[in-house]
Parts: sequence; structure tokens; C-alpha cells
Amino acid sequence: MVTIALNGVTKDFAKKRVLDDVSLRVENGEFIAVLGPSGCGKTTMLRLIAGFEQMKAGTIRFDNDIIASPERSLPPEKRNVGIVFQNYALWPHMTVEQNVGYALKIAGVSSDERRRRSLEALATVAMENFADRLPADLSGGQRQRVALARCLAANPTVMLLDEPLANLDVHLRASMESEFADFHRRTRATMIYITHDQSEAMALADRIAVMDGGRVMQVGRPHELYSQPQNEMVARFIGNGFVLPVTNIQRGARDGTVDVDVFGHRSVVRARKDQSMVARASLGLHPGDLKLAGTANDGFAAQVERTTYRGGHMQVHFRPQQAPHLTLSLHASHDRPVAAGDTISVCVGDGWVIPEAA
Ligand SMILES: Nc1ncnc2c1ncn2[C@@H]1O[C@H](COP(=O)(O)OP(=O)(O)OP(=O)(O)O)[C@@H](O)[C@H]1O
Repeated sequence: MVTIALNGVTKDFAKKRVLDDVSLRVENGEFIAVLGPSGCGKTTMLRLIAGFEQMKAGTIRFDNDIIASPERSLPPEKRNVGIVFQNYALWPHMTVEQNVGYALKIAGVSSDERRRRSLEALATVAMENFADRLPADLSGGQRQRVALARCLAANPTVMLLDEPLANLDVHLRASMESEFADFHRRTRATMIYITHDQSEAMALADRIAVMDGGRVMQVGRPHELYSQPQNEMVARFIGNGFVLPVTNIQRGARDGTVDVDVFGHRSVVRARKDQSMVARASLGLHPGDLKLAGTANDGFAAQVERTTYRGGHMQVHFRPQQAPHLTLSLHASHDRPVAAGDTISVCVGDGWVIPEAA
């Protein structure tokens, strides 16, 4: 297994910058998820690591070896990288076993050894009883498992997965999530997993890299990204967050807290230890951090726009009276009914002062 290190990787397509000075280190055996809006460069980064694209600047190292730079690039077949994409790309005319063993055949592995390794890989994903079937006779989830087994049979030290569950229905996704977690535990391959699905990323990954506009915005443990976003993009992107203006920042009573004004109401929130006591800043928070206040004095005034039934709670969409251009939401229990047009008072239970850009 290897450590992957991207350093200053830059990639243009024609005149368009698609990756801009990307640096990312994935530790040996780590499972890292890459999240970001469509077109932010996730697949391009994976293709560079696999060796299917050339970069304009930077280096990619596997352990201490430079495998890619603008001057030289190790061919894809020499990188020992396994790749699983969302369209499984199985050969339709080959059986499951032949699909899994195909790369080994090309590599000149003897047929007995090929059979042994293919069946072993199929057993890892509980598909050994399907070895003689054709892909057309499998469900989507089963095909995805075969694609995983094919990747496994080649015994890769690095696995790159590009939205491998995107084509599966919700139930299959959930069961495949635990397969991936198991798979990683067993193989300890260094894994980079691209997904659009935040809950999938949070459930599976040791760390998540958030990308936007060809840049890495933040890399951290799921909880860190959620509760301590480094910038406004991450604060908005992770967990349907909001960014609110706050004023009059003063040191709080407890370490790591500050007192701020949120639409005229004094609130206690969290901040970095070195946060300067400035006149204004931005606060990142989530719908679960906002509550209906007991009395009008306990929060800031807002107007209810609409409410949405969410099973265990109501989601209340509202506009602060001091900032009617913003639509925010909070979770309310069913025993505090509110309706469109009501004036409510909202208090801030938690939030994170977004550090000033360095
Ligand atoms: N071969 C190519 N030629 C020209 N432009 C390309 C090529 N491949 C990708 N791009 C452009 O590079 C940008 C990044 O694409 P990329 O596929 O890496 O994004 P992504 O984050 O994986 O997106 P998605 O989540 O939609 O798959 C996009 O603007 C895309 O149009």
C-alpha cells in the first residue's frame, strides 16, 4: 500500500484551468472521499492519478517516487492502480469469472492461477456462486460487485472509485456502502472515492476533501468539515449550511467561544482560539443549530415563509426581519405549531465563526 501525494497539481483543458495548484496527501491505507459541485475537477484529479491525463504543473508521488510531472509520467499499467467507475464497463460476452480474470490474462497469468485469484476476489464480494453467469443476468448491485472483484483480483495498492454507487437505487446504495467499508477494512488499499452524496462520504471516509473551481477548499474528518468549516464555500456546502453576518465579536466566557450579535440578538458561538475580536465576521451554521425561542426577547425576529413536514420534525423556512433577503430554516417539534405568515423569535444554539482568509 502507498501514500499518495499531489503537490501543486495544475491542469488545463484548452485555455480553461480545471485543476489549480491542488495539493493533497492521502496516507497509506487511508480512505479519502472527494466531494464538490459538478465540474469542480474531481474526475480530472482521479484521471491524473490513474495516468490517463498529463498535467501542466506539479507532481504526483506514490511514496517517494514521482509517478507524474509535466516532464515524465509512469504509464497507467505500471502504477498498480485499480479503478471502479459508475458504469461498470463489464464485457457483455464474457462470464463473470472471465471478466474478473481478464486483466490477469492480459498480464500473462496462467489459467489455474487466474481461476484461483478470480474466485477468491469474487468470494470477497460474495459473488463466487455467480462465476458462470453473464453480466446481463445480474442486478445493478451484483454487477457493481463484479467490477469491484475485477479491481481486487489485480491486487492494486491504490483504488480510485468514481461515483461507484451513482447508478444504484437507494436500498442497494445502503447495502453497498457497508460492502465498501468491509472491503476497505480487508484490503487496506489506499482509496480515493468520488461521490456527490455527502452522507455516503461521511459514512465511509476517514477524511473528506472538498473541492470547488479546481481547488481544494478543505481536507478534514467529516465532523471537522461540518463543525469547523474553513471558508464560506465549505460552510454552505456541507450539511446544507448557512452563512450569516455577525457583528461585535467579543471573547466568550468559555475557551473557544465568542459572543456575537446575530441580527441584533447576542449569541454564544464557537471560534478558533486565535480569532480576532473584530467588528464583523461570517458565521457558519446548520438548520439544527437554530431553535424557536421561548419568548420574543430570547432571539431575533423572523417571518415564517412556509413549513415542511419531515417525519420526526417540521422544517420551518423563515426570513429574519433584519435581513429579509435571506431564507433560513430550523427544525421545530410538532408540539410548537407555526404557520406561514407567523412572526417567530429564533435563537442560535451553535455556530462557527469562519476564519478570515489567510
Ligand atoms: N477532455 C476534456 N476536454 C475538455 N474539457 C474537459 C475534459 N474533461 C473535463 N473537462 C472539463 O473540466 C472540468 C472538470 O471536469 P471533471 O469531470 O473533472 O469535473 P467533476 O468534478 O468530476 O464533475 P462531475 O461531478 O460532474 O463528474 C469541467 O468543466 C469539464 O467540462
